[in-house]
Amino acid sequence: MAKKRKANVWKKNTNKRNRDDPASSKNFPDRTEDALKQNENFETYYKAQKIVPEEEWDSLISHLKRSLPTSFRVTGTRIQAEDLVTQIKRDFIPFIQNIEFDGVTYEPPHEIPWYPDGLGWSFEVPKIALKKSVHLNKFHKFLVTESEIGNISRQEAVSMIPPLLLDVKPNHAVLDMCAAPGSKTSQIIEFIHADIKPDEIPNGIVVANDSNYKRACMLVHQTNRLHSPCLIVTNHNGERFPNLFKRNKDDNSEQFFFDRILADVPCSGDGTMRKNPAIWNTWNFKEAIHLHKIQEKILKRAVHLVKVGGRIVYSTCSLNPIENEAVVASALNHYKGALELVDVSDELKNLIRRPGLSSWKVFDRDGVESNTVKVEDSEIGDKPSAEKQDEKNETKTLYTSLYPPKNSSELHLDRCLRIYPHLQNTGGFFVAVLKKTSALDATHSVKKTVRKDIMNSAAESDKIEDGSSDVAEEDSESDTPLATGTLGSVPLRETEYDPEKPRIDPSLEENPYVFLNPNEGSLKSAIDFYKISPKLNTGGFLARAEKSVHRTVYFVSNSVKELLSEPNNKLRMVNTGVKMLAKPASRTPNCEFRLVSEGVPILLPFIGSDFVVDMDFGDFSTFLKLKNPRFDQLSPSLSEVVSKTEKQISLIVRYIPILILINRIIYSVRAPIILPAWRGNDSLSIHIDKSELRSIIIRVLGVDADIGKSGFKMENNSRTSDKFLQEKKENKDI
Ligand SMILES: C[S@@+](CC[C@H](N)C(=O)[O-])C[C@H]1O[C@@H](n2cnc3c(N)ncnc32)[C@H](O)[C@@H]1O
Repeated sequence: MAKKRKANVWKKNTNKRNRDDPASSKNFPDRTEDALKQNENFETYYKAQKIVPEEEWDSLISHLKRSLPTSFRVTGTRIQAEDLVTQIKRDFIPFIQNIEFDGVTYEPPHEIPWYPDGLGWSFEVPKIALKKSVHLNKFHKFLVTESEIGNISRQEAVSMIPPLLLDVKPNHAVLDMCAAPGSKTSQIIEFIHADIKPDEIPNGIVVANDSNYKRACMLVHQTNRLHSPCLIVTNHNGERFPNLFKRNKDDNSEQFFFDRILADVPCSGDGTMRKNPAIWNTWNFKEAIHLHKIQEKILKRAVHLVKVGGRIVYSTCSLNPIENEAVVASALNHYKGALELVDVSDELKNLIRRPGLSSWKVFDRDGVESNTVKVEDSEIGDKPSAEKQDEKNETKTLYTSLYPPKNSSELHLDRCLRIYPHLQNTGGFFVAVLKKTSALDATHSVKKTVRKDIMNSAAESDKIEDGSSDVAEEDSESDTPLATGTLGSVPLRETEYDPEKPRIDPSLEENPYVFLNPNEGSLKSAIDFYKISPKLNTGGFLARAEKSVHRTVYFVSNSVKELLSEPNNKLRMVNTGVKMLAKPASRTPNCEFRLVSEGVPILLPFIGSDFVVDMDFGDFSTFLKLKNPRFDQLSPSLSEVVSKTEKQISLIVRYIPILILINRIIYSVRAPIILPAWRGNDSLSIHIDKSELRSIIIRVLGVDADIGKSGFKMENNSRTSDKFLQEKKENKDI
């Protein structure tokens, strides 16, 4: 039966430049920013979708046109994070109250009410104002320095939600399927390490994946700052992420399932218009139809990879039900009886959210509303409802999975979370939390053979939609290698360690990693020299394999080692391991390897105590100020201790702060500070980069520092720091 065509709601596109209208010309300078933030199609589309009640529409649109508040998370171990929050509240907030700029008064930075433990922050001051006020400028500089060294992570507030709802525990195996650039991966890694004792390495694993190699490299850069031995960065198409295996207790290989999977899929991103105003100009409703299929395949693959009882969080920064509820509904129906939406109304209680939609409209590529296709239950899936050709010979396919299913009320789509900009002054976001309730059976398979009846035509369309002819999600072996590069690879010569055979997929042009035998060669010498206890999993040392000497030695946790050592696992790995040992450019008399700063916190509980130098406040401040003090510039007692150590070796400097209270305010860090140092012939030099040194100086000495080649120039960081330094001089430590 011929379908009745509805009116084309997209006919008028106000964004189209009219050559005869000078106001639309690029050269016409007086268009206000707001005037550029217009897209009639966008408004018509979302009004038709009834995403918010009519009376909220204006508020939604006006928020979308405003710039986005800056938000950030405080990272690190609990005690370190608490120190930094104390510092923000003590040294910055009191001085940046009632900021006025261009006649508008802005609130000072404030905690995000729904982020646990006060670790999420937001502030609305425009960037330009940051430069105008001295105190704001200092706060801005502080944020930049702390972000560089990873103590603070700038992240859009709504983007912090998915990892929180993933409910990650330190023993979980987590897969982040579309992870770059990595802000959510960083959060997940922090959860894996939360509340772990200093001499423990978590059992959990984080596999962070991205199909785009360059973006996977950005992911490496972002996550490297966290120094986690539990992380593996991979480069697979998430739609075909390979099955992984592990050894069972009978030493047989069995499938390895993840406890948690995050599918933060590629999306149209129209929830990020506040941050990316260009979307106002480029937005078009067809993109969602294209993305829907990719999103659906990624989510379905996640269902195959998660364990029974495990959680999947599906998220987008799009407001479009085609990319959101339609994808979730399709997965729920495909895995009927094995997958359900979790009611998270009790989680993140202070987060204002709206329920997911149970009905929405589908528009064909001409912008004509398309009727919901009547399909039998057994047909729910990918079958295209309509196909036709236009003049450009472009296939126009509307999959049944785009439409609200007729059983949508049974699926509890209202359990999905919709976050709109006007609810709490954020970006727009969508999150669905799913649980796998039972093992999958043959009916859940998406292999061509099983679903031939309905997949044939969809498979044809897939070739057109995403350039891939492979729709069998479990057929991961056929995944073709993506572009590769050399990031992080270390030039190596023939190994003297006789490494075990590399287990990594050789199709990846990255140098594969090899595990090093801790009982042989210079690794054994280094382990013996630094008296590293076997309690540290010394089998977890690895290096990049190539015909060269291993100049850098990395370290992974037991769980990562097990996963990487399993011969059936074919991972295209971009990066793993924390740098632990490195060979200095010039030969050293005692040990070939020096300690690397990234690895020092892991090594500290396991290294021989004669390599750890404890400093009191006086010596530690001398050490920070001079960067490489001679022994005679240190206190006599410390000078005596370090003089007795061997020359030309790495040492670890530890400062365990004592509390300094002035008028009941804590003026000291509480987390121990641990730094690598090089013991020269008669001096001790600090081995960290400038940003980290500057951050520590601010935290410990309460002064801002301009770090030059020899020592640093101090600047008062805040009014309190004057008092602080004075009190320190008077030795009021308690
Ligand atoms: C929304 S971004 C992810 C943002 C990231 N989760 C974060 O918080 O920083 C989507 C990512 O998916 C990647 N991507 C696109 N298609 C993919 C696929 N088929 N499989 C895996 N990753 C994909 C993109 O390269 C992009 O980095």
